[in-house]
Amino acid sequence: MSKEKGVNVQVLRCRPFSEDEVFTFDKVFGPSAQQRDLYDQAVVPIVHEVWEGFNCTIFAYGQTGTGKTYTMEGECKRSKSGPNGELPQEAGVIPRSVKQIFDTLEGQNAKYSVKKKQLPLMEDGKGGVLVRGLEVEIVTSASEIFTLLERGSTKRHTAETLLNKQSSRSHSLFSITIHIKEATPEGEELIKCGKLNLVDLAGLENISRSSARDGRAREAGEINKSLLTLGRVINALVEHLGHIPYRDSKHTHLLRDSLGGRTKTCIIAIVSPAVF
Ligand SMILES: Nc1ncnc2c1ncn2[C@@H]1O[C@H](COP(=O)(O)OP(=O)(O)OP(=O)(O)O)[C@@H](O)[C@H]1O
Repeated sequence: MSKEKGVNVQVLRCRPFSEDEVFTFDKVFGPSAQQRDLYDQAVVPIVHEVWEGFNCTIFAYGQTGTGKTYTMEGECKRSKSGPNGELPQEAGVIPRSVKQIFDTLEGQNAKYSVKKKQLPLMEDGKGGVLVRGLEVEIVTSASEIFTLLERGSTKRHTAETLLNKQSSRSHSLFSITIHIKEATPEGEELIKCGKLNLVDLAGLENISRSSARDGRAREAGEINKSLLTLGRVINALVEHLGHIPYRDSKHTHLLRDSLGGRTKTCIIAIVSPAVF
């Protein structure tokens, strides 16, 4: 990945929309790809960058029901981890990154503090944004994070759509900050700070095809608008435009934090034939 200023976008798990459109992806994972394949090939290098003190963001983007929450969270809450603390096969990007981070910290016998927060960000249907239960907690083990994660997920607003019985109707941001104390060869103390933002976006929805009505249709419209703005911000960053339209979004702060400056960004675009 480039260490240049600006955004570095990788797109995974995707395919062209029509025969005459061509998209370029860094990696493509087919339907038989396992959670571990995606994690090892696409996410492990990003977590290494966090370790080097970079801010890194991973977005799961795609239509409703295509597998964003499955990719980010997986089914680890329902299946037990193995006897040596290894994660179940179905565990997604979030539990795997938490494990990778704590395994490294424990392996290094390092002095560390980890802050974690999970924020469900909802469109309120009237043009505003609700941030539910904004809190930051200091954690000292992976299992503490898993408990918090479970609490956060149960608070997330879901509704049934035509394509997903339990559709997430809010964006969810899981953010983990690591402060590492290091000593220079001269004996000076150095604090390195890296941050990993893992974002499970609410699903895009074709309202006419999904037959959403009233409040649900308004909510879907707001979600689509919010994702469109995110797309514009990413395009502006990729094309190195002078003006990045962060302010067009109600999530200005979130977008600046997860895309701005020297943040390295990976987009997992998930597309399922079922939505065509
Ligand atoms: N690769 C996969 N293997 C097995 N099951 C999957 C896979 N991807 C998704 N699923 C299942 O498909 C259903 C929908 O997935 P999920 O809830 O992750 O979609 P989503 O993109 O987050 O949808 P929304 O935007 O509506 O929240 C879930 O029951 C999930 O367990």
